[in-house]
Amino acid sequence: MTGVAFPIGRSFDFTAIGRLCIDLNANEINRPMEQTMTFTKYVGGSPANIAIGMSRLGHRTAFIGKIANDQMGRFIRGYLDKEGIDTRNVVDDRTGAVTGLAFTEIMSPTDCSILMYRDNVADLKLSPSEVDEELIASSKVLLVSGTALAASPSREAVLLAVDYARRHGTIVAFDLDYRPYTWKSEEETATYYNLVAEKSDILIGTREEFDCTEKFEHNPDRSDRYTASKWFGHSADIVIIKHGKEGSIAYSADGGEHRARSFPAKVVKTFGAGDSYAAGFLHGLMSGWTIGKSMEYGSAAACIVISSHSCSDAMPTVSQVDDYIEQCARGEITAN
Ligand SMILES: Nc1ncnc2c1ncn2[C@@H]1O[C@H](COP(=O)(O)OP(=O)(O)OP(=O)(O)O)[C@@H](O)[C@H]1O
Ligand SMILES: O=C(O)C[C@@H](O)[C@H](O)C(=O)CO
Repeated sequence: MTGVAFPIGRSFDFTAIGRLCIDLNANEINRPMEQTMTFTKYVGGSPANIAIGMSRLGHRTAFIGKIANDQMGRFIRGYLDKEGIDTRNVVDDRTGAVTGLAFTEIMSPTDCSILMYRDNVADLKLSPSEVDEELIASSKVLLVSGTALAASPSREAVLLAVDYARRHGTIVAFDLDYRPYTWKSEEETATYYNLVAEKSDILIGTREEFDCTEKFEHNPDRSDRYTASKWFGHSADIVIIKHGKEGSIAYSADGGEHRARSFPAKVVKTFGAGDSYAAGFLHGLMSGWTIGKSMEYGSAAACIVISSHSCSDAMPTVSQVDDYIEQCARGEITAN
């Protein structure tokens, strides 16, 4: 048992709220950005990547967000449509806002960074009146990306979406998704992260991301158990703390502790690991699997994405993840 009671009889399995952006991933890898001349364009933004992952894993998926009213916005909408994601609540901006861009620098498989262009971005202009309560009421899960809390009016739109979810018994999954440059201060981040974390059933983040929620607390050893137990006093059923290549640990409200090791991978770049992990994990949980098996599935899905050039385009299908796990069991995949 996972402890998470997904509602039944809903038209959508999964709805994500947050940013829809563009990734420009370096074609010439293993060199600094200064020497990178060409990039390939993909749909990006952590919640977009997770939604694409969930759709590829067979879930009826929708998105709530705002896109620029230009070629980039239309590229994003077209891609989501092609992936079978419902875009009725993806709103066109009318203020001249632009699409967020993420340029990736791939210095080596372990040294990757992202240069973000996020001034006047459309995704942070989603307003509360544009959030469709009916869509949230007809979804089993609402996935919230923490970055959408960084500024108004998107912040209020997300807080309202979470309230709609709770009103209708929709499971709230909160991916902390902390991007420092989008926030004004650590205090601001902690304040809004805590507001959503208190109302979330499933929390997913890295150790560093959970540190952001503990700005006003004393956890000198950065204890994962301490971090998780705090949220069980609110709404949480499961808290997952990711530790990169070292794997991940999940705590459940029933006192359970679950660990997943990472799988071997021929890593091209590390970003996208967390998004594919989230999709694989939620797929497992929604399929009624144990927390441990779901974490394992997320870990394998992550390896497929970090072994590829893109994030969104590389999100795997069920047969791809199954094959990866089998290949690892046969010892056919080794780490680089
Ligand atoms: N180098 C690696 N080799 C194998 N698996 C990995 C590696 N890095 C990450 N993973 C897998 O992906 C999961 C999530 O990775 P991580 O903890 O880096 O999340 P994240 O920081 O959110 O990722 P992102 O880089 O996308 O922001 C890990 O728990 C692990 O299973
Ligand atoms: O999250 C972003 O805005 C950029 C992503 O699309 C990027 O690919 C990444 O960092 C994935 O975690």
